Amino acid sequence: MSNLESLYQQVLSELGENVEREGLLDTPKRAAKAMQFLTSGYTTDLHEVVNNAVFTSDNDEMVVVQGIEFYSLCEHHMLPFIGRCHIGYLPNGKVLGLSKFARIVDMFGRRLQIQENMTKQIAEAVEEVTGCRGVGVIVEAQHMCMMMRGVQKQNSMMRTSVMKGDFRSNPATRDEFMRLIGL
Ligand SMILES: Nc1nc2c(ncn2[C@@H]2O[C@H](COP(=O)(O)OP(=O)(O)OP(=O)(O)O)[C@@H](O)[C@H]2O)c(=O)[nH]1
Ligand SMILES: [Zn+2]
Repeated sequence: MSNLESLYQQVLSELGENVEREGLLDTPKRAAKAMQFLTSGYTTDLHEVVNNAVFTSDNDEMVVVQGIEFYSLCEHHMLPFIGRCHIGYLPNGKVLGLSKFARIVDMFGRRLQIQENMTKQIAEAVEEVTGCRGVGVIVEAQHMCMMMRGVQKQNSMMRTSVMKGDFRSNPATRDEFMRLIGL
């Protein structure tokens, strides 16, 4: 049994469970495996994720990839927050492979996070790999720590944004981004 597995067994025991009952026999192993997957973003390398899928293009108009779903864990309670991420950028001679936006979102989602930091990290990664003139990232999510426990509010949604480069300095760029994603 790995260290993480025996710690999960201890947690079950502390919660008053019988760790010998049939349904729980493999639970420490499953929980450890699940948690390692849900935090696998820590060991994900940005350049491996992108895999050189950055292509030369003379199209310098805004590109928007909208509605990328993600599952993350809030760093305060280790409970899920779930939502969608919208990314827009202004290419500067190079465009990024479409699937790589989703891979970048997963890379930063699969960690213990707060939504604000995750939003910023995604924006910085897109900027780093594309060398773009500007990037905007908007994340909309629901936090289980607010729904299942605590204040128990089921209908609130948190929206965070990070605007960099032209998206920050030029209101027209920001407005175009908002219009394209329907906000
Ligand atoms: N800004 C921000 N806050 C978050 C995020 N995820 C969880 N939180 C908040 O983190 C705060 C932690 O507050 P504490 O008072 O230390 O913890 P708590 O007693 O469990 O708080 P309650 O949730 O109010 O019961 C709570 O207000 C959560 O709603 C996030 O991604 N961003
Ligand atoms: Zn929380």
